[in-house]
Amino acid sequence: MKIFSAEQLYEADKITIEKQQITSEDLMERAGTQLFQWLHQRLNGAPVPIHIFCGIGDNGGDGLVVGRLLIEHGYNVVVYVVNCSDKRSKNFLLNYDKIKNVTKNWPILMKGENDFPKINSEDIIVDAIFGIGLNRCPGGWVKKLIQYLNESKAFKLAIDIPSGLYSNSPLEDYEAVLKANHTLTFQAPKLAFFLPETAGFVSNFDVLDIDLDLEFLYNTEPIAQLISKPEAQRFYQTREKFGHKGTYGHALIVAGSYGKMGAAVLSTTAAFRIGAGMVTAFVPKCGYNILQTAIPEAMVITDTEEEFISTVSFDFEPSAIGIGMGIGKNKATVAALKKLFKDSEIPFVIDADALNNISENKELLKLLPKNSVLTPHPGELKRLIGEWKNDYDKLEEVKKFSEKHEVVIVIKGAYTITVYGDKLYINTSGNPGMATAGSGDALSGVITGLLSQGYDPLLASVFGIYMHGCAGDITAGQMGYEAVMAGDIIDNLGEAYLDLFAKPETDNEANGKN
Ligand SMILES: NC(=O)C1=CN([C@@H]2O[C@H](COP(=O)(O)OP(=O)(O)OC[C@H]3O[C@@H](n4cnc5c(N)ncnc54)[C@H](OP(=O)(O)O)[C@@H]3O)[C@@H](O)[C@H]2O)[C@@H](O)CC1
Ligand SMILES: Nc1ncnc2c1ncn2[C@@H]1O[C@H](COP(=O)(O)OP(=O)(O)O)[C@@H](O)[C@H]1O
Ligand SMILES: [K+]
Repeated sequence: MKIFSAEQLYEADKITIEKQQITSEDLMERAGTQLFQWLHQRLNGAPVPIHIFCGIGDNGGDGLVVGRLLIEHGYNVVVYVVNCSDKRSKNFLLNYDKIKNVTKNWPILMKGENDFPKINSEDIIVDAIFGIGLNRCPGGWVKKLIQYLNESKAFKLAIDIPSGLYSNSPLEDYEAVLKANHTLTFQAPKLAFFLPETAGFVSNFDVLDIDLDLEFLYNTEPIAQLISKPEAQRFYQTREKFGHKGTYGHALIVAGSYGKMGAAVLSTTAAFRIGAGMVTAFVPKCGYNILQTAIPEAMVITDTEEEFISTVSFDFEPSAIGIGMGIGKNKATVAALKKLFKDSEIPFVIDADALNNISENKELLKLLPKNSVLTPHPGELKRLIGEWKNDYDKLEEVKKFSEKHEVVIVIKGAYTITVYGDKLYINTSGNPGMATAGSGDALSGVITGLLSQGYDPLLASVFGIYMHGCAGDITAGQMGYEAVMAGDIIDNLGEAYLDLFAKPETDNEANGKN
């Protein structure tokens, strides 16, 4: 699914009106009707008090439409106009007039703190104060209203975007954003929903399809792409009937040091489970028995050193190399990295201490094999590219890094973002149960295993991240978040493959919605 900027959505709005020969009022009615249907399906006529706070722009207009439709269907609705400016949008005014036709209780004009209404915890708040047209931080009593609503225990439903949040630019005031329980967003999710600094305001969301012009949506380059099951299905490369282990490559995992041999076990197992034909683990001598016992399927080559890696040498041509998991920061290991990067032209997955070693020895940057995949978590990323001002600044810096070094960067987190040149791919699978030691080692093994099967570096990354998250979701479903361990995620990679083409159980899943 594509993520568009606010500017692109306004353009889509304009083109839709022209091509479908409708008015902007018609489009707002369509949007408001979708909102109403969503609520009506869930409330089923319940007399719960619904407080709708409308701004004076088109987001407020949406609030007025849904208010009118709810009133027409007998719901218990109070509509407020948050009078933050003397201006009013055309569609706001049209719908302000229309709502007066269906009720004697005209919208209540709010001009300051004295007008804040009493809201009970079982009530529903609909936030239609600001949408994607927010152009400055909410201040004064409007900010206080947002804080007042945040303090309420009532269910908060945001229209299009929680008020106070910009759809695709940095937030200045965290105290002036509505903390929505649910957001109903039009046509496409907004970038702010997925970034660590702002995602907390959008705990859940649904995308309402308002039939914006398909040709525009199809042909317009988005600011980011969401990766869910339908995309992952397209990325999957079928296993050939006459394929043999050589067809699916020979992955090399360079990992482990004394006390961190588990990292090598996890990555090697994950590379197998995702489908690599053969996997060799290169480990310090102390890892030999551990690897041979834990994974009999793997071949093992040992370093000359007992406890750390000092010279990586092997007598075969790997199809991909995953390096860094648990290798530590010994000087000899840094030298080994340098030599390996210099001598190799095959794709690498570079993780954990390999990244930390690069950050501390920047001359290694110049040697990074092109088309490698770097998989930093936020701490490793900070060491690699330095501090960032905000999430958007971070993304711009990572894009520059990716372009300069011709590498794919995977920014791990709740919504892992893959950056390739100026393109962003946001993963939607995964859960907080995956915040457990070794789950990153599993991911490096997964991406290495896909590279070795012939997936290109970008596909191996976005598909691998989706599969890893999906295996994590299946695991959490079996045992709950807290009990998830990295090994369980790896064990469920097979289930994740089966799930990829399983018959959908819900309508949302069938439609590819979140
Ligand atoms: N595009 C689409 O596809 C569709 C869009 N639709 C809907 O339109 C929404 C966008 O509507 P919009 O453009 O009228 O902007 P909106 O968010 O209502 O706010 C702008 C108003 O707020 C004001 N204002 C801004 N910041 C402020 C502040 N800090 N403090 C105080 N005031 C502030 C600003 O005033 P001004 O700057 O002029 O003083 C302006 O009047 C979108 O989110 C969706 O819900 C759907 O109906 C149909 C399809
Ligand atoms: N809250 C979360 N939601 C979804 N995925 C998560 C969450 N927390 C962690 N993960 C995933 O788990 C992995 C953790 O990687 P990392 O921090 O490198 O772990 P480790 O170094 O212990 O192996 C990443 O793939 C990350 O995206
Ligand atoms: K809103």
